[in-house]
Amino acid sequence: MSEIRIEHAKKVYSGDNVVIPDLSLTVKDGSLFTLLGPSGCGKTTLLRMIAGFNSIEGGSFYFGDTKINDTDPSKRNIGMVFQNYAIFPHMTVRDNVAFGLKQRKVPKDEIKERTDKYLQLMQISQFADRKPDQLSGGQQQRVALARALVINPDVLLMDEPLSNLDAKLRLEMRQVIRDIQHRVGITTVYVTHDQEEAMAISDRIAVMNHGVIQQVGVPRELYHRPRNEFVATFIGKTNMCNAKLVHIDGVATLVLGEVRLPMSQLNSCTDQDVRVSIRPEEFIKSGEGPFEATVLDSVYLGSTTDYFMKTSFSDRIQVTVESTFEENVRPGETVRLDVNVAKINVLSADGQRNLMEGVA
Ligand SMILES: Nc1ncnc2c1ncn2[C@@H]1O[C@H](COP(=O)(O)OP(=O)(O)OP(=O)(O)O)[C@@H](O)[C@H]1O
Repeated sequence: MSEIRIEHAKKVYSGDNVVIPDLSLTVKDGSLFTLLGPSGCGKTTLLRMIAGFNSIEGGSFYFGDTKINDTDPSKRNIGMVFQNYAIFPHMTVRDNVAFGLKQRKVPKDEIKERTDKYLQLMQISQFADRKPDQLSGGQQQRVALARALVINPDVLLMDEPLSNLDAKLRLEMRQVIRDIQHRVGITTVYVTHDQEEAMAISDRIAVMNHGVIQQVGVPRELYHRPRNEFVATFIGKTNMCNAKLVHIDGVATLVLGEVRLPMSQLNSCTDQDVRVSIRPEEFIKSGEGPFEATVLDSVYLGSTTDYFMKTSFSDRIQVTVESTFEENVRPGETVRLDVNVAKINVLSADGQRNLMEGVA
């Protein structure tokens, strides 16, 4: 059992710099859990606390039922992969992968068998006798992963493992990591500041800001029902606008500029000022649509085109539509827009709470 449980973790650097005030989370056995957040929010700090490289100023860390706060890092049975590979340059690929097994004084035959298995699993058998400087970045990261997994760790910790790779290799390697994690079924904590990478790779994601978890959920949940404005804007792109929620004939209605959108699912909410989050792809160009919008600019991205438009409720919104062979609207033109009301998120005026939470 290698579920990771963290209860009320606290991290303080140099006396009074509280980086993590009070953080709790559970990583389910065999799942890939990502810590996602902007630079400096405390992701690496938390990962190092799990690994035992950082002191813990408060709270409890468990692997299964075992409290590990005071367990030496070398006794936590952890595999680690960092962004800078951290493989030994003077050793061959095979010796790098076998390193942890030799240290643990595993019998020679078994070292060969287990090393071969992971060289094969990571598809690097053909490089076994090469030194790391004869490998590409992606291949080096495969070696690092094989070396981390060959010791049969209870937990795998990965800190921005793809950030040194070029864009194409990053996409390839995130699939490799996902596949291998599934196959080996190892409980994994993955750190990244790249929201797209987090969405592609994770079973569950914790979005962090200033050492505080803003929301934990499956990728789809975070995208469609962000808990607050920070999550709505950090995950994917969105248009944030001010609006009012009022009841008209008993039906909760969103007043967005001059347009009124009935939202009966919010009937139980009081009348109030609100913040509204609408993803760019939830606007639909439609002659019948209630919103009038003036095109300011457009960016062609191949399969989709981003339009920037001025409306009565915002000076600049982004609208993403499927590209057509010929550009169908140009800057200066006026169009009508509809919106997919079911996908709108209505937040409290301070952006701290999603009024739609619990609404299907
Ligand atoms: N050893 C240290 N001593 C003092 N402060 C530190 C130390 N390590 C990190 N910090 C501070 O703690 C905060 C969190 O840092 P951390 O590296 O955990 O963030 P992060 O979310 O992993 O960021 P990044 O994505 O840039 O790596 C930052 O403000 C950082 O300056």
